[in-house]
Amino acid sequence: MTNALPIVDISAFLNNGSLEEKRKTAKSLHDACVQFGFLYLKGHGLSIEEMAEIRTLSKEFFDLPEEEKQAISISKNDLARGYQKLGQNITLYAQDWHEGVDLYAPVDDDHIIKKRGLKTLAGKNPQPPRPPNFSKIVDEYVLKMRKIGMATMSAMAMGLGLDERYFDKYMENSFWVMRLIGYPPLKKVDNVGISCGEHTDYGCLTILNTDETTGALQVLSKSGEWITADPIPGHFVINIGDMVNNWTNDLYKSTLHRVIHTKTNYRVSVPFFFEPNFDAVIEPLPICVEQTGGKPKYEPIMYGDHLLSKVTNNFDVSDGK
Ligand SMILES: O=C(O)CCC(=O)C(=O)O
Ligand SMILES: [Fe+2]
Repeated sequence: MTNALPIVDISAFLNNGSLEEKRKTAKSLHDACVQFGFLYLKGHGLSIEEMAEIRTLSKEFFDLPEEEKQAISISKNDLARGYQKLGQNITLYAQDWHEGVDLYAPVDDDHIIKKRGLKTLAGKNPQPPRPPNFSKIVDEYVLKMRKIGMATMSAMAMGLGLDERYFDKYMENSFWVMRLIGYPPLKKVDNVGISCGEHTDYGCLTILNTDETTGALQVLSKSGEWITADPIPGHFVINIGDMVNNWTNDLYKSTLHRVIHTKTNYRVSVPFFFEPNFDAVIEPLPICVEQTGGKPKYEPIMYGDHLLSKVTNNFDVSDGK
C-alpha cells in the first residue's frame, strides 16, 4: 500500500495569481479529481502550528471527564450538533469506533429547517466552557476553511472549463459541517473491527486535518486496492463528495475511504466539509454530461434534503436523554 495521492498547490487561487498559474493549478486539481477524488493540498496559507491548534483543542475536549462531554451530547440538542460518544456513530449500519463533536453552519429563524418545523439540525452549536476559547478557535478555523474551500471550488470550476466563479452562487452560504474526531486505538477486546467504516462523503469538498498517525486513513483506488493516505505535515487531505460526483456526472468520483487505527496512540482528525448552500439544487453540469456519454446520470437534488437523509441515518440516539 504505497501513498500515491497527488499534491495540488492552491496558492494561485488564494492569492490571485496569474492566469497561467491558475490554469496550471486547475489542471492538476482536475487530474487528481478524475484519477483519485483524493489529493493533498498545499499553498493554503495555514502554518503547521495553525493546523495543530484545532487538533489540540479537540484532544483537550476529549480528555475531559465523560459527564462534561455528555453535557453537549447530540441527544440533548438537535440530534446532530454536539458530542457523540464512542460507538454512537453508525456507517452502513455498523458501529464506528470514535468519539466526536459535530458542528454545523448556524440556522436563523427563516431557515428552511425552521420553516419545516424540523428538530434535526434546528439547534445551536455547543459552546462548552472547557477547553477555554473553544468557540473562538472553532469560528476562526471555519472562516479559514471556507476561504480555502472557495478557492478550491474556483480551481475546480476552471478545471472543468467553467467560469472560475461558477460555483460561488452555490457555495456562498455554505451549509458547512465540521467534525472533531478522536480515535482510540482499536483493540481486540473492544470487538470492533473498524474505526470509521467505508463511505463516501456526502457533500462537496472535505478538507481534512489529521495528526501524524500513519496507516489509519485508507482510500479505495480505481484498481480496487486500499491505499493509505498518510499525513504530510503542513498539507490538508482533500477529497470530493457525492455532490461533486453528481455535478460532474461521475467525471469526478467521490471515493470510498475508511479509517482503521490500530497503532497505540489516540488519533485526532478534524474534517471540515465545505458543502453547498442548504437550498442549492445540484444536477449534472451540461459540460460534464457531454464528456460522460451525453446522458445525465442523476436527478436534480436539493443539497439540504440529501444532507437530512444522511444525518438521520447515521447516528444512534437510542440512549437519548
Ligand atoms: O479521520 C479521518 O481521517 C477521516 C474521517 C472521515 O472520513 C469522515 O469523517 O468523513
Ligand atoms: Fe469521510
